[in-house]
Amino acid sequence: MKAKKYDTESKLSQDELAEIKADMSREKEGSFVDLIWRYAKKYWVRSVVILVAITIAAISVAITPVITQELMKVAGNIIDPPVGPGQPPLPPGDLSSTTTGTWGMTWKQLVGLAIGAAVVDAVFVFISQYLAAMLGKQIEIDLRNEAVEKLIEEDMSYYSNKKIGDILTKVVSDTQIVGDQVAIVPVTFLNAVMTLIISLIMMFVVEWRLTLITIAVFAIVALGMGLSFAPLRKLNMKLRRTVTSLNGDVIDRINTIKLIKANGTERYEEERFNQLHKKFYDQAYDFNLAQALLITFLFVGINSVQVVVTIAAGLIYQNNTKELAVLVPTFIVSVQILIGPIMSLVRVMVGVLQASTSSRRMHAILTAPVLFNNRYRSQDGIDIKSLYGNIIFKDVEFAYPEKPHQIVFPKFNFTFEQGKSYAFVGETGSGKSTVSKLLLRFYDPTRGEILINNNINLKDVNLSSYLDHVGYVEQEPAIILGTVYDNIRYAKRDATDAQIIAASKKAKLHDLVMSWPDGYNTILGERGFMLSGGQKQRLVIARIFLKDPQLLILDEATSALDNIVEKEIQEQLDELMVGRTSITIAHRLSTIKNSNLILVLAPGKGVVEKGTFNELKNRPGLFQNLYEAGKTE
Ligand SMILES: Nc1ncnc2c1ncn2[C@@H]1O[C@H](COP(=O)(O)OP(=O)(O)OP(=O)(O)O)[C@@H](O)[C@H]1O
Repeated sequence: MKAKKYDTESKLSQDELAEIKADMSREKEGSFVDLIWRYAKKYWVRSVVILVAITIAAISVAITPVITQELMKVAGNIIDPPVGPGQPPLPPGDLSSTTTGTWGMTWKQLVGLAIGAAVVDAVFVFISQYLAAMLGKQIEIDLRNEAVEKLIEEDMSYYSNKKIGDILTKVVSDTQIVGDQVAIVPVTFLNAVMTLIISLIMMFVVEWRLTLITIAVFAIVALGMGLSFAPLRKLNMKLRRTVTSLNGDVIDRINTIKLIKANGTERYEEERFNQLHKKFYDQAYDFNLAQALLITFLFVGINSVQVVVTIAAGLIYQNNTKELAVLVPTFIVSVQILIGPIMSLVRVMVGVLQASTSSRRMHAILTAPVLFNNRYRSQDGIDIKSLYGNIIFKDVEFAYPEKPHQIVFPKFNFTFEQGKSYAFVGETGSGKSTVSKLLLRFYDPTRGEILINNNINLKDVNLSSYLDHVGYVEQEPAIILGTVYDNIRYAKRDATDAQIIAASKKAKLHDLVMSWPDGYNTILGERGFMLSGGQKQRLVIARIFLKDPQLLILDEATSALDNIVEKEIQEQLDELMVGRTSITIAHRLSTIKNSNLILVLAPGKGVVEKGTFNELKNRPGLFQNLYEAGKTE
């Protein structure tokens, strides 16, 4: 009942079900085994060394029962020395140092051999574990780098329907799970399988009937493990989704902390979060219960082998007690050696359960389709050394890929002449900001083309080289975690401190920065908490002065500021605009009085009026309505 109150549980379950179904249907894609194979090929030298180390370690473990059997034979010969027919009894005395078994080795030599095998095992286990752990970390780093690269290259529409927390969980936590398991699973699996095979071969040599009985019991256990894999994986997937959703929720709430503080909803959030955790607890309960039941079944199954083997040996060798006395201990040692690898296989199964969910989620990120080629890397993109000539919108039509049926701009032809100032106005949702998104190539036109330098299609340029000449000021300026220097330098990575200070002076930011104890080395918060709206805007303007772009896009740059600050900032923006092509997206008409041309947009209709401020103000129409409404504000 409580879940309904917070409207989280029912909705999340629906989403989860859909996602789990999608995950199950992509079962073959991006599986953990594919991932291991991909990286084993990439790091093949290390992989081969690990494989060899595992093999040697497995052989040295598996020969232990054979050595034990030989030791038992030698012990038997010491206690009851064999005497050939018609030979005199052996003279009295200690025979233990000279008596040998089938291999011609004394018990001391055999003990030495067993110790040697244990040492070799220890050395090669260490080598394989160490190398595999380091390889796991390397793969984790590779995966994370690949994911971040991919996420940065993704087009904007990728982010419109995703929670940042989800992405973060995948990039940080799923890569870590994959990295950890990639180090553990193959090594443990190979080690266990090799030990199993070699031990079984040795056991066959010792007593094939008892070995077959042992295999039969283990086969039943393995069948149980195999059958439980799919349901366990499903439970694990649910659990991961809930963890992701929880992370997403925390990040979302931290991001909107001001909203919580302003509404006094701290208790509500606490309760809501408890409720979300209850769901997590329930799912963790289901998963852990299933896992504990499975492990109990395995323990019982594996331990029953010793009893079964002892009874079977008693029945087979009821008439040969000496052979029985040698065989049973040897076999129990063998069975005990087998228990280790089998328990390891259980751990492998749990590891694969977790890693297969995570690797598929990573695969989904790494293979997500990118809508367009931004030519950041490719050499074929046209390098833009300078922006010259006009910017032409030729038959541009646009609908967001997320909402392909909602046309924001019907066919639109327009030429932005070099060095002139333009402004877009219109009611909310008319598509003003969309113009800037097209010019920044966040999106490509659905139809038509945007031409720069007179006739170069924006799609064909190396985007990075084009953006070097574009300055963008938005309503909510982006401040990165770092010093004032770092923040301003973001616009021009090779700028000197002196250039940054000069730009800061032009933006009237310098005096403020110098009033702080650490000056330009002051760390600005992740989201610029230390700065007021006007100060943030000045910092962005300093960036633009530093960048000295040829095209300036001002997207409601001053609409969040009060009139006095707006006037000051506007003066700096006006100074910036001199000699550059500028496109201003404005709510307040006072900021665009001096524009060479104003374009008025209407929702779904595109440009409906054009003219200078004075022309439009005096002409009946949308602009005049906006102007009149503005006067009465
Ligand atoms: N990422 C997106 N995916 C789908 N539709 C979008 C997206 N961004 C904006 N839209 C839609 O496109 C239309 C134009 O949006 P845009 O932000 O360009 O309007 P605007 O004129 O700048 O509005 P405002 O003055 O309120 O900022 C709106 O109907 C909006 O809902």
